[in-house]
Amino acid sequence: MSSLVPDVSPEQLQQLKESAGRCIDEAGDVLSLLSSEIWRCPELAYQEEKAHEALVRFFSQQPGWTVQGHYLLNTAFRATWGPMGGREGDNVVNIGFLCEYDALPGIGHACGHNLIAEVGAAAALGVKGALGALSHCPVRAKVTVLGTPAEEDGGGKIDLIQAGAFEGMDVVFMAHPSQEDVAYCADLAEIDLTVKYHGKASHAAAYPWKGINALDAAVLAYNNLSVLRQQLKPEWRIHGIIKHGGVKPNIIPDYSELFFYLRTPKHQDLPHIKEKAEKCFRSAAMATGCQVNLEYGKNEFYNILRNITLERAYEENGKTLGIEFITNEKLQEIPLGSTDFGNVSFVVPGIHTYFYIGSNALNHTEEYTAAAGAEKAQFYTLRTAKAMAMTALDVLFCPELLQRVRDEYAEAKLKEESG
Ligand SMILES: NCCCC(=O)N[C@@H](CCCN)C(=O)O
Repeated sequence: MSSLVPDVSPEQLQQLKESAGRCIDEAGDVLSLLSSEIWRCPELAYQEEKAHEALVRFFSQQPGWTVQGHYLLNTAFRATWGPMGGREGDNVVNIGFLCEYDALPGIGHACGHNLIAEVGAAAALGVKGALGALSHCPVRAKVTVLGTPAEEDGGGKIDLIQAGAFEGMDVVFMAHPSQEDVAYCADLAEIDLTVKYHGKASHAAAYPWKGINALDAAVLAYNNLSVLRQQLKPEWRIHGIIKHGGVKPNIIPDYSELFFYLRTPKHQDLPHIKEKAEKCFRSAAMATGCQVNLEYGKNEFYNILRNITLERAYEENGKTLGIEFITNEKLQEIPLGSTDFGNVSFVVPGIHTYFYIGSNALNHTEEYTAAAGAEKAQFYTLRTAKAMAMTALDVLFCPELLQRVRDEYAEAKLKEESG
């Protein structure tokens, strides 16, 4: 362990970590109620009004927090505690914990974002509880909880970055429900794409030759992409749905709409997959005589800029709590989708970890929705929060660790951005 700030011994740091764990356990009931309140009322991206209200109420009822509802976004919030401690002129070390709480259409919290909110809130309570019990805290510590909506659709964290919400943060943490415990996973860069074909209606039996078939364009495009996949790099992903394909069999469809996700390991590769996909969509328009409109999502999701220094510290703390991590780099390179945390990782050093919730069900299934709302998930959720809180305390009390985190972040960002 790096050298600690003056007048804090390794034993005292360990006592602080244990204190954080006790604070999290003591708040276990209210945290579970918070999580289940969010889980019971699934709300879609940018529409998480009840979840926002529950989280704002939660922190407003906790002593010492400054809470801002509707923070920069209608369903975002910020809760801060501190800065406290240290000496006049000391730099503030601002630790951020991120909460997600948007659900999926038709299957509710099938990605367990109610548990992401709980982990973030719990870890923040743990750090605040441990520091607040000190007669004097030798570092100027601040804890910031940021409610970041719309991860599943649109990317609320990206909106918040653009609005300056992450300015002044030194390190950020969040954890995502999964099937295993892993400190890092190679989430992909991603962009949404909506494709609209406009044709010409006609009676499909009487005079089909008068029509221009928008459904044919959609089907041709879908098949173009299906064969394109053979020529894509194995980590690249193109997948989607036909959202609209016509209204009646005897009316040649004059409108069809597709919704696709394009994904690459690095956000610098997104232009290349976009170019290939656009050829598939535009050639289908040419083949059928349709007009085509391509509408990209407002935010590109970045891949995650990993911070191995922080990951290792998190793993060391998690192991003391009995967490068994996947550390095989090959398994960590298997993407579990995308996240707007990737964009955050390019503006603030941080980790987006994954944690087991007591079920082998797969995300984005009804079984996972049930698992995310089950009592069994609570033990794993609070254990993850404790590991995050312990790592935050390491960052606060080990200046060398914080410096190594910063140095790795600067080096990785320079390497990534120089291609
Ligand atoms: N890595 C966490 C996975 C969460 C998730 O499913 N995110 C969505 C984001 C889609 C953005 N358009 C995904 O499909 O990866």
